[in-house]
Amino acid sequence: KKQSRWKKGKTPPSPPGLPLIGNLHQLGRHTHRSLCSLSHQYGPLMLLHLGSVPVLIVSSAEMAQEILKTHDVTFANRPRSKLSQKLLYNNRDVASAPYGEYWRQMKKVCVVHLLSNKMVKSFQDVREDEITLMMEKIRNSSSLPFNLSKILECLTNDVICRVALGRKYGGETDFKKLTDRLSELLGTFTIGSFVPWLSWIDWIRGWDAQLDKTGKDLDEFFERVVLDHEDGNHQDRTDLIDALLTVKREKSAGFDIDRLSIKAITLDVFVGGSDTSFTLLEWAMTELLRHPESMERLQEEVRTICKGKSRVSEDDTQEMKYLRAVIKEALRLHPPFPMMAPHESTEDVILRDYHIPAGTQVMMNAWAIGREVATWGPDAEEFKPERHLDTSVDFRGQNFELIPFGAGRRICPAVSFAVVLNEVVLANLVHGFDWKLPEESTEDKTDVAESNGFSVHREFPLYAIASSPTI
Ligand code: HEM
Repeated sequence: KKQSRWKKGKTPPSPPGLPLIGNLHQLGRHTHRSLCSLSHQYGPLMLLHLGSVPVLIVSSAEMAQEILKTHDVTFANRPRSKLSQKLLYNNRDVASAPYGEYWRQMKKVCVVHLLSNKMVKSFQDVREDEITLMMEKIRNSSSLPFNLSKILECLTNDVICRVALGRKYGGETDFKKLTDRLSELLGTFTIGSFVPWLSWIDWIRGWDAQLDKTGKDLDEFFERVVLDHEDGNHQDRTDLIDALLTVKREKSAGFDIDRLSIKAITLDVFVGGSDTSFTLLEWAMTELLRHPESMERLQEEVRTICKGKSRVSEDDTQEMKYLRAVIKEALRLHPPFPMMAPHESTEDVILRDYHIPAGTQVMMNAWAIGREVATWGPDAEEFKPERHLDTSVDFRGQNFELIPFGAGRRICPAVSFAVVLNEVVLANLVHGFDWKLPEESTEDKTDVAESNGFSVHREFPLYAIASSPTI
């Protein structure tokens, strides 16, 4: 029945596949890279068969605009998966909720009550505290090589915990291990998602059991945190759970937001929030260390604007054009979610003469789009923040050549939240220290190995040496 839906018209080009698994074997370890290579041969709109699931792969800014702007409503749905059903309270969160009234209301809660500019500003002291702690840890490294990735991961995790839950849940609890388990599950390839009759393989591998256990542990944890908030057993400041409980009590969202929705939305903040910011900072520092001329230029800007100050404030960063360009360039070359999040169409549509039936999954390759020679020029693969200085191209969903946060209805609701944090952390790192790679560093000068999984960070932690500035 599914196949016949595709027979109504012309279909996009497809690489030849194998019986049963279709094109699954062509995905490779780094899906975004394999799909980018295939798109050079088959074009910016390809149809792949991942097992029995037809998936449309988008690899150009022009096609992304068709999907996320011209046909935004048609492609605003999310495909259902066992994982989101079991871990995200049967899709009651925002990120995996099907397009419709429930999603609209929950997204509004996010945008208006949780991640508004006012809320982002209200967490300024949390960011400042955690940056102070981070700088202290780096100072204690006494100009010896240290694991910068770990420090950045700890910082973003602590900020997200304090913002969302009101306190830190770091080494002293099992919560960090729990969120690590969650990230691992999100990045696990499961055969049953693509070849349903082979689902038993996932079951034998213990994946289903892990899903059940992680879902149960997360629920128990969030239940305790929500109860603590209801009992008033936490700090005075308003965190995201407080804000959600207020929305529930005052019915200010215009609908009844229940306890499961509160827990689901909080889980989204962890899935969307901690890994992504850590990944972006890790890549930005990696590129700056590999490009000393960019590091120097950034240091000069930050140190000139903050002359005589011991640290960089969020107000100071407003004037830092090169800092903004460095963040954009890091997001262009290393979008934390290179394949974004899958979309799904809800009705038949014609895209470039091709007939795309309702229910088609779409994956957008933000990584490939950020490296398109047609838009970024022959030096598209190179880290050059300067390219952003004289253009208005931004990542807030208006320019389809730069979509690390997505675009259209499903765009990330936390762009401001993420940008404020990343800018002020990076500015402080380069203001407070001079940086270099350890002598014995085996860092590959041409390319840096990437992890696999849903969010793509460095495969190996970044070790660096920080010393007090010489000027
Ligand atoms: C550098 C940081 C971040 C990046 C690069 C990023 C990227 C993305 C991307 C690519 C999407 C999918 C867009 C689409 O489907 O078209 C998304 C969705 C989402 N993000 Fe983020 N994100 C970041 C930080 C955050 C943070 C800090 C939060 C929460 C505090 C967050 C919450 C969400 C949510 C709830 C969605 C789902 C939106 C929807 O489906 O309507 N993200 N993000």
